Amino acid sequence: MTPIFTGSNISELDKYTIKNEPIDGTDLVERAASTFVNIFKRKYNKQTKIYVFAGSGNNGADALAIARMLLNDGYIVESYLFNPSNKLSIECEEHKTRLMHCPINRFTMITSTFNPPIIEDNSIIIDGIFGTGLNRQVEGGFAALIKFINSVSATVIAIDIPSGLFSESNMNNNPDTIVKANYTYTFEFPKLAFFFRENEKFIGKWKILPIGLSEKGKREIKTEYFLVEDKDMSAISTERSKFSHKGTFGHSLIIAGSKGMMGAACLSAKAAIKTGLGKLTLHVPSCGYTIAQTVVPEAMCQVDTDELFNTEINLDKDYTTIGVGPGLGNYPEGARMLETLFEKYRKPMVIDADALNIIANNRDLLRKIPKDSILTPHPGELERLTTFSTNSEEQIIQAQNLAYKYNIYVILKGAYSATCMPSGHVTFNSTGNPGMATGGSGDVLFGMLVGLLSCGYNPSTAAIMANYIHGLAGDIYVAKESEESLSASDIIDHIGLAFRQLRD
Ligand SMILES: NC(=O)C1=CN([C@@H]2O[C@H](COP(=O)(O)OP(=O)(O)OC[C@H]3O[C@@H](n4cnc5c(N)ncnc54)[C@H](OP(=O)(O)O)[C@@H]3O)[C@@H](O)[C@H]2O)[C@@H](O)CC1
Ligand SMILES: Nc1ncnc2c1ncn2[C@@H]1O[C@H](COP(=O)(O)OP(=O)(O)O)[C@@H](O)[C@H]1O
Ligand SMILES: [K+]
Repeated sequence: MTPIFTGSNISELDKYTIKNEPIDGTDLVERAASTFVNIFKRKYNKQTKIYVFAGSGNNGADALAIARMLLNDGYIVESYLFNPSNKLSIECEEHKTRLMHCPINRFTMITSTFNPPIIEDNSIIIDGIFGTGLNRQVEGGFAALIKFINSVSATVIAIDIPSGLFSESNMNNNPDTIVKANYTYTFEFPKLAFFFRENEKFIGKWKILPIGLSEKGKREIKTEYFLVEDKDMSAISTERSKFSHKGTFGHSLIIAGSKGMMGAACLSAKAAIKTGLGKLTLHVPSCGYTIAQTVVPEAMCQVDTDELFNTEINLDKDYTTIGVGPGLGNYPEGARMLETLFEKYRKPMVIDADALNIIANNRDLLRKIPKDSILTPHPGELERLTTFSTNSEEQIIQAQNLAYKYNIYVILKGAYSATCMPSGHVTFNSTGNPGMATGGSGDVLFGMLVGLLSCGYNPSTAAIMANYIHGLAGDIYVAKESEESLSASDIIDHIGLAFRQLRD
């Protein structure tokens, strides 16, 4: 998994690389800049007018090196170095000198007043004012510069991170003093701030540019945060033995549905079956019997004595795992049913949707959840389980605390669903698309988690894989059709291709 390091981790790794590899700081900047320029040249032609804004640290050094390389390649580049305190990093000083040696360098160093150029709408701004070395909020002349950049209509490309955005905590930021980039080309690792929805307007679309920082250094520096990518899947997904039989992949129970919400039960059951489980029993209120038997003929049906809601726990078998929640509704007997379930069944289970709301109204139940169970709240459900927060960074901390305190896995669902583990680690999922913001897609994820636990994956692997395959199924569908037309059933229909893509 790709580690997500903090700003201070990155500067540690920078120093480690320079100390332990045959490369100095100036050449590391050269390498970073040329990686950026290679990508840039593929996208923009030489007629594009480019404005480079550089600061006094190594983000500025990158910017000046990029300006020089683009000039040498025949682009029209105007560069501004902002140096109000007359102090440049060694690398920035060196790359300033190299740029000034270009025959037509169009370079200006600003130490006090800045008269902004007129920037045409179809030009490009390269933002290299501050990177991971930002150490305080931006004020004064730099704030005015950032406001100027944000006021023009040109395309803005941030080097490493938009200037003014901290690599991690941004809770007290002034949004007016952060560059709003269209694209961010970030070196070696994504920054934690990229995974917070509030920051999308600053970061735009982002891409990782590998610059060969020390692999040994990366292993030695500890982080709690990781990004899950394609390459991680082959290591954790296992092949089925030739001699498998349906018992090999478990017999699991899903307790879901109520009058008017049988769709949630059916979607989750279908997703569990498509994810490889051996046998499934679906427990539904009696009004749902015909629906369940018709829509999901592969599942056995256990019928509650209540017509409208699920009120009973019937452990007639030693189920491999149990999933509870989709479409349960909110009803008085719900809490009692969950309490009985948690008392009678002590293996890891999957808890979603209305089961989470019932727990939120009866918080004593949290302590009773079997160890290593997986909870799948979206931000609204998390808020009910914890406290109100609209800040996504704070929400991740809340999910982490919940996971740690109750020894459970908490998947905070969203664009980069975050799996918070009892150990404190958090993995962000990289697949999926905005088409998945549609009713029922959470029920599909829930079913996939039941399916993978049933197949014998441990909860940590099941959580990582279910999110990845769920998003990948959505992406495969969108590659053929469109985000707008994606429905939860389309995700189910593409689980098969997603598994195949993992193995290709
Ligand atoms: N390891 C890697 O991945 C590699 C990283 N590389 C690049 O290095 C970048 C990090 O460089 P960096 O550490 O020199 O810091 P950077 O972001 O340029 O800023 C520091 C300067 O800003 C100043 N300053 C800070 N906050 C301020 C404020 N609010 N308002 C005003 N001033 C403020 C601070 O001044 P001071 O605090 O001393 O007053 C200092 O002068 C990284 O993002 C990437 O682009 C690549 O080149 C190669 C490999
Ligand atoms: N913009 C997005 N990008 C990627 N995945 C998304 C996006 N929006 C939603 N999803 C995924 O879709 C699912 C939605 O779950 P949930 O909010 O519980 O929906 P529902 O309650 O309608 O079933 C989650 O797995 C989430 O990660
Ligand atoms: K920047």
